[in-house]
Amino acid sequence: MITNVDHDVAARSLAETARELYARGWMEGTAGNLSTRLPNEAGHALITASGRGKGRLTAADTVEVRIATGAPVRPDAPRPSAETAIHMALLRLFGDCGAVVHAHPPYATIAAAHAWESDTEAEIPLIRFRDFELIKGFGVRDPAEVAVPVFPNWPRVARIGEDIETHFTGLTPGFPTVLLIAHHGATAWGPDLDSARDRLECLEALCRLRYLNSVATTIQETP
Ligand SMILES: CSC[C@@H](O)[C@@H](O)C(=O)COP(=O)(O)O
Ligand SMILES: [Zn+2]
Repeated sequence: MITNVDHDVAARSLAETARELYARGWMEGTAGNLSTRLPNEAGHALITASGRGKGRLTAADTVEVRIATGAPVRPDAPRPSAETAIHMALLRLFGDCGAVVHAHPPYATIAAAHAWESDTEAEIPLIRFRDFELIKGFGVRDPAEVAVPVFPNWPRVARIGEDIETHFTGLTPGFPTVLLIAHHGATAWGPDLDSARDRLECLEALCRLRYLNSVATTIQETP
């Protein structure tokens, strides 16, 4: 049985991380959502409530939900994030996933939009990152090259969750625990909230480097 202390610590960590990412300009307005598995309450997670300003989030703006369904545990709880289905898909897929962070960081969002618009063949386009030292921040086995999937931003969020479950089911481990959603944002997960946040930072930094690299290449090639 979970103690209130565990629950409260988790709620405060979610709120603190949301305020931090808001301050970076990655959760503007009500954008972004975070969740964490409640290890002492099997099958439950804590997720941010929907539509709350992330710059002023408090522990009270969180909801305990069932990982199997995304439904709130208590009937009088606030509405969980509109993107609960995505968080629950990741928590169900990966037993070692302890936390999920979703934000709208600008370079990752624009990279995802561009990949989606330019690769009209692939159902789930991949953005490949090579060479940059930052790839090691994903903690992958082979940091020479990683591929990050870009999912379509379906209006029915549950469908994004379904796509994620289909894509990752049976995939050989070793991939970076990050994904992009076209014209929308980025999501990262890890054993705990700090590692999920760190991986999101690495993804945004890699997308920024990729963008700057393309600008530098264009300048170099301009006669
Ligand atoms: C500012 S609108 C952004 C939302 O549509 C959504 O993408 C988002 O990230 C936040 O949704 P929320 O339901 O508050 O968790
Ligand atoms: Zn979002």
